[in-house]
Amino acid sequence: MASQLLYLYTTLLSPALPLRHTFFGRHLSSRPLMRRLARLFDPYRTLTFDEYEGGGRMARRSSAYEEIKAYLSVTCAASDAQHLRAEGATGRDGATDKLVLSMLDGEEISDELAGVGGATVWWRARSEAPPRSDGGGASGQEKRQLTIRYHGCYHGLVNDAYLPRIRQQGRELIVKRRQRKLFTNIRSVYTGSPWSHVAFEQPKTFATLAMDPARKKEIVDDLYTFKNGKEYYARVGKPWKRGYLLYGPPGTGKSTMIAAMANYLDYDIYDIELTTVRSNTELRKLLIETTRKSVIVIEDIDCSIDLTGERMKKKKKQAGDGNGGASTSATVDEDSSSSSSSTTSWMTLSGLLNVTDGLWSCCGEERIIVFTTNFVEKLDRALIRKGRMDRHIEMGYCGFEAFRSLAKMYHDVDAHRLFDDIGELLREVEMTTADVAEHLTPKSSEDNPDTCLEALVKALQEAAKEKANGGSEMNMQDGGQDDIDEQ
Ligand SMILES: Nc1ncnc2c1ncn2[C@@H]1O[C@H](COP(=O)(O)OP(=O)(O)OP(=O)(O)O)[C@@H](O)[C@H]1O
Ligand SMILES: [Mg+2]
Repeated sequence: MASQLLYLYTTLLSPALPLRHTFFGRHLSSRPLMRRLARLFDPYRTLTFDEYEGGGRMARRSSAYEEIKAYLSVTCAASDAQHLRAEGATGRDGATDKLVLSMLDGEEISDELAGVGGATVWWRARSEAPPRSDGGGASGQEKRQLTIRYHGCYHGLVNDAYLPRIRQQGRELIVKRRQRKLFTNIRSVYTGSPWSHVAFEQPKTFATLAMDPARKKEIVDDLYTFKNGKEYYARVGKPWKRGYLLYGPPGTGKSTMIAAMANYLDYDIYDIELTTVRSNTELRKLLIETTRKSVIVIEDIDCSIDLTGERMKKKKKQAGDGNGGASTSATVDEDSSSSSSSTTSWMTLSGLLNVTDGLWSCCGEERIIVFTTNFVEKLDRALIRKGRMDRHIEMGYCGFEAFRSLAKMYHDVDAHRLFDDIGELLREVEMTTADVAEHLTPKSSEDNPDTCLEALVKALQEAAKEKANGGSEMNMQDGGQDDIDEQ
C-alpha cells in the first residue's frame, strides 16, 4: 500500500506540484525527500563494474572487472549458485586440468562482508548484446557487467574495505593462475578481440642464451631495475615502460633474447605484425588492448614500415583516419633499393611514433617494447632515439664466450683441447650463434663432445678458407654496425 502511494506521488503528483517541505525550519526540495522516502522502501544500493572502461575506440579492459571476476570465481565454487560457467585453464605448473568458474548471465551469488556479522552482499552478472551499428572491436562486443547489491548502511564499508580487499585478492589470484600468453594481431573469432593468443611455453631463458656473460648480466640487471622500478618511474613522472632495440644478423639470438626477457620478467608477449596493420587507429586499438606486464614486439622493423617517414614522395595516398593529422597513407617506396621496397607498408614511421608516444603517456604501465632489425643502419634516428628505444643491444656473430656457454649447455664441457683453435677461428670468421649451435648439436647416437667440436672446427676452417678466397662475403655485408653505441 505504502509503495503504491509512493508510486502515485512520484509519477503523478510530484511533477505537477513542486512541493517544498520544511524540516526543522530548513527547506528541502521534494527530490531529496523522495530519495529518502524511496530508501525507506528500498534501502539497497547497487554498483556496476563494466568489462570495458572508456568509450568507443578508446575502450580498454577494466582491471577492476577482471580482479572482481577472479575473486568471484572462488566465491562461485563455494556458493550454491545453480548456473555457472566453467572455463579450462592451465596452471603455472603446466597442469591443464584446472577450471575457472564464473557466473552465467542473471545468476546471483552472495558474499559475506567480513567484520560485520551476517552482513551480506550480492553479486550478479549480466551482458548486453552490442548495438547493431557498432563498428567492431571492443565496442562491437557483448558488454559484460558485474553488479554488487548491498544495504545502504554498509556503503562506506563496501567502498572503503570490502571492494579494495576483494580486488587485492583477485589480483593475487590472477598472478597465481596466470598462464603466460603469446598474442598475435589476428582478430579472434571467439571474442572479437584484435588479438589471438596461444599459451607461451618458450623454454628459452637467460641461462640458455649464449652471449658474453658480462653483457648478459648488464641486460638482466637492467630488466631487474625496470621490473622493480614502480616508485622510481612514479617519482620522476615517466611512464613505466622501457624500449629495447635488438639488432644483428639473422640467427644471432634476437628472438631468443625476447623469449628470455619475457620469461625473466614473467610477462606476456604481444607480437605485432606491422605489415597487416592498416592505420594508426588500428595500431592504437591494438596497443590499448595490451595488458600490463607485457613485452610488445615488432620484429624486423625495417621491413615493416616506411622508415623514411614523410620525407619520401608517396605514390599512393589514402585519406587520413581522423586522428588529427598522423599519416596513415599506404605507401610504396620509390627507392627500390630500400629494405622496405618489397613490402607495401601501411604504417609510416611518423604514424608509428605518434601512436606509441601518445599512448605511453596515458597507459604505458609496465610494458617493454622491443624492435628488432637486421639492418640497424637503415633505421631512422627518430625511431631509435633515447626515450623511445632506451637501450640498443647488438646481437653479433658468435664470439668465444658465447661459444663457451653453448659448449657447456650442449655437452657440459668447460674446457677442451679444441677450445683454443675454436677461439682463434671465431675471431677470424663470422659465424652466427645459430650455426655454431647447429654444429654442436649431436646428429646421431655416436656423436659426442669430441665429434661435435671437431665438426665445428672443420666448418670454421672451411669458412676461413672461403673468406681467404674472397668467396663468401655474404656475412660481412652486415658487419658495419658500430655507429650505434651500446648504451
Ligand atoms: N645467442 C643464442 N643463444 C642460444 N641460442 C641461439 C642464440 N642465437 C641463436 N640461437 C639458436 O638459433 C635459433 C635462431 O635464433 P633466433 O631466432 O633467436 O635468431 P634471430 O636473431 O631472431 O634471427 P632473425 O633475425 O632471422 O629473426 C634459435 O632457435 C636458437 O636455438
Ligand atoms: Mg628473430
